[in-house]
Amino acid sequence: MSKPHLELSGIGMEFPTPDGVFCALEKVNLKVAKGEFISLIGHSGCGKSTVLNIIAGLLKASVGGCILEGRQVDQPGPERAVVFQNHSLLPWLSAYENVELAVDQVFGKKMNKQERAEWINYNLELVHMAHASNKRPGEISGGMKQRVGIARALAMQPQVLLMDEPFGALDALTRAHLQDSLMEIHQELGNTVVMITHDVDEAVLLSDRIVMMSNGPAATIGEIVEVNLPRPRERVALADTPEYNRYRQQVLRFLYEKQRKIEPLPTRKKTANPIANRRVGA
Ligand SMILES: Nc1ncnc2c1ncn2[C@@H]1O[C@H](COP(=O)(O)OP(=O)(O)OP(=O)(O)O)[C@@H](O)[C@H]1O
Repeated sequence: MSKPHLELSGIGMEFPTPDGVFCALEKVNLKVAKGEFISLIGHSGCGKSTVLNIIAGLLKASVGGCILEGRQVDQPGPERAVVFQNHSLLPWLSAYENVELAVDQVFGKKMNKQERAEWINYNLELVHMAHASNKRPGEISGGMKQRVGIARALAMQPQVLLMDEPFGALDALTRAHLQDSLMEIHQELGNTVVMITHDVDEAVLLSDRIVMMSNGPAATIGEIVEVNLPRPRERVALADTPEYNRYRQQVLRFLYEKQRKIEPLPTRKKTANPIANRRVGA
């Protein structure tokens, strides 16, 4: 890779806790090219959100740091827009107004009224939400809210789109629709994307590279899978191909063999079923 667009170098993260210092991340190194789609995957608690928050400038690494286009990241900024699992839209504003708020913050007086309206509508159109632009969050579905959240992030014209399990709270069908929309947008705009996911199929379908993290404490990047599937990608056609399944297997093997994590459950007291011989309500 020539000069990386985004670079994480030697990142370590320690958190003070009542029991002493907790080392969440150690020696996290990653170079991301412009326009690349990266997925971060790993078991719960391994440090994915910590990595994303450091890139977003919401957390400062204890050691090392993040460089975007040659500049050290030290605070949040519109060039690194974040989409969270929960839409975080303002409930009293319409979809249009939610996007408008971000546009005003980023572009202020640089756009006149008409340019602003065109830009907001363009971004709502990108996520297939132009038809509901006057609806408030309470009047639209979870998937639609997430679409507006993505439009709001894109409207900031970010260099990097950071997504923390953006589709995690959605049902499987809605999730598939949003994944397709995200692929379409990525193809059209060529943004660099760093997305956290727990879904192996989502990672293979969307990514250029899947960055797999080891379990913590002191989590780091364990392995990286380069997904060389041609684009545009079509989920149904791909699902049957040996290449797709090979990538899937590689990720599954890392997660469930190499980084196997078994959470010990507290011992359960065996109690007799109190209504075993009784018809409830009889
Ligand atoms: N502010 C904090 N103080 C102390 N420990 C923290 C803090 N933030 C995160 N941690 C710890 O750092 C580790 C990594 O957390 P992080 O939220 O980044 O994991 P994750 O991989 O995103 O988890 P999940 O997949 O469940 O969202 C966890 O053990 C977590 O408990």
